[in-house]
Amino acid sequence: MSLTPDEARQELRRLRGSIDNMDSALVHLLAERFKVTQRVGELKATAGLPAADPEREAAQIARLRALAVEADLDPEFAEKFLTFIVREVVRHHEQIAAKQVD
Ligand SMILES: O=C(O)C(=O)C[C@]1(C(=O)O)C=C[C@@H](O)C=C1
Repeated sequence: MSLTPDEARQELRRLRGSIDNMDSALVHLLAERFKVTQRVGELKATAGLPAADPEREAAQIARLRALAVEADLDPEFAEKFLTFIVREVVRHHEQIAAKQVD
């Protein structure tokens, strides 16, 4: 399929529109996830529970890797993405717990 430069620019604009919509959805989903984990952090700090739960993380990674394979997404990437988010959540949990001690 060969496109004229104008057609290629038009297609690029259309594809970038889809990317922008998906990036917006990702940001909104992440914001909602962090609102929920904020509540989890407060609950854990109040109950004296540890910030991180390695068993839960292992189960989440296994579940997301399987979902990624089904969805034709690289499972290594899915694991890295989840681990990146969870690391940030644990940092927030630790900050919440430290504030409660003050
Ligand atoms: O489920 C929990 O216990 C959480 O604190 C949430 C969460 C997550 O972001 O999914 C974060 C840290 C834990 O190690 C495991 C999972």
